[in-house]
Amino acid sequence: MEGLSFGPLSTLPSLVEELNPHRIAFLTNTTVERLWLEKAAEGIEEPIRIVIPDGEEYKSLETAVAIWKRLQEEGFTRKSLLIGLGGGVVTDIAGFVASTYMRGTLLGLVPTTLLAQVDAAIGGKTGVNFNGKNMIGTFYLPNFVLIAQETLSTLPEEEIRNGLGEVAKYALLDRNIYALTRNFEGINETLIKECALFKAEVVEKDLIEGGLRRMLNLGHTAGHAIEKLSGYRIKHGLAVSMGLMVASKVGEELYGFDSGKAEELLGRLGLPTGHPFRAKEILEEMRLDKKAWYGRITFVIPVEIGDVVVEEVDEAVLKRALEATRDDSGSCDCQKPRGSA
Ligand SMILES: NC(=O)c1ccc[n+]([C@@H]2O[C@H](COP(=O)([O-])OP(=O)(O)OC[C@H]3O[C@@H](n4cnc5c(N)ncnc54)[C@H](O)[C@@H]3O)[C@@H](O)[C@H]2O)c1
Ligand SMILES: O=C(O)C(=O)C[C@@H](O)[C@H](O)[C@H](O)COP(=O)(O)O
Ligand SMILES: [Zn+2]
Repeated sequence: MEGLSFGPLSTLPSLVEELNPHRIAFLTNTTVERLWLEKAAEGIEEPIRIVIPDGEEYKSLETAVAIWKRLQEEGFTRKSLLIGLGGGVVTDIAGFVASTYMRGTLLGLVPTTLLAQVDAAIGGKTGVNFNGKNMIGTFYLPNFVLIAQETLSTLPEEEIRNGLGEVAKYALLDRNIYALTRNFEGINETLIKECALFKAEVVEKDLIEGGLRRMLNLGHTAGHAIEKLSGYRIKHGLAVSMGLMVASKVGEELYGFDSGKAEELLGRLGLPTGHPFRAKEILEEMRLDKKAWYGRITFVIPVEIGDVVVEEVDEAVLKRALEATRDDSGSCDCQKPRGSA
């Protein structure tokens, strides 16, 4: 993908200069402002600093409105550059705002979570939640994405684990990435690069999700439903992990996929394999999924490691997979409210 680079934060000014922007604004959140904004802004002349509260609940139209207002007050134009510095919440909103403000401004993304470095900042899906995950959004490719791994040095362990949920998705989609996770001892540069490049390659072939790109939604049909049902207390990557297990059970029933392989993979990465909800609740939410183009639930189904199909699935099959993967023991750490120990 054009514009995808791996390097230290100190390379940001040269990426910015190439675009010759009229004005420059950083969009970040309160946490990342404190940890990384000064360093990211070094060598960039008088950037505007827009800081939003931290949390998935702020990935909203209200936040977008506040940012649009601020950009207007600052005299931002179509030749101005918005730089999203943060995790997936910030990069998703930055993309959405940049794509809609004056029908499109320059956009740069500097992802600072594992999840955003391997997934959210790549591929041009932007959006906000609106009675459901990412219900309002656009496809809008950034002018650059800078993956600066130094930013992960301040990332809490639980956020690394969150990012591993998407890494596990790639491992089921791609044999090479699966092989890299075989002796997993922690996240490393190669794994991040391979995941990012895998996604970039898929998106290059199918930006607007007409076909091939739909595979990247593996684990997300149930995952998004679980995330929403939890009131966003279950983090995206962990919800995806639970969704991967549901999809794997569907694959087992329909295609003989060995769901034990998925369970092992998730175990190796320290990810949850069970979800805490009733099948009926999840099914209701899944009917609203974006892939239900004609009103029926469509699923990305693993057939074997490195191979998936995308097709409508009978609700009885889904119900069995959801029941088989339910963990109502209360032991599931994913049920803890945000911020609790
Ligand atoms: N557009 C896409 O293709 C795509 C792909 C995957 C996920 N997403 C979206 O991404 C979002 C999840 O992203 P996320 O997991 O990065 O969540 P997030 O943006 O909420 O970040 C997680 C936490 O890490 C903190 N943080 C960020 N960088 C940090 C750093 N370097 N050091 C310490 N703390 C840091 C944040 O402040 C936040 O508290 C979801 O909304 C999901 O829907 C989008
Ligand atoms: O980029 C994609 O395409 C993906 O599906 C990546 C997912 O990890 C991501 O969570 C995406 O936002 C989900 O897509 P959505 O269209 O269902 O919101
Ligand atoms: Zn995702």
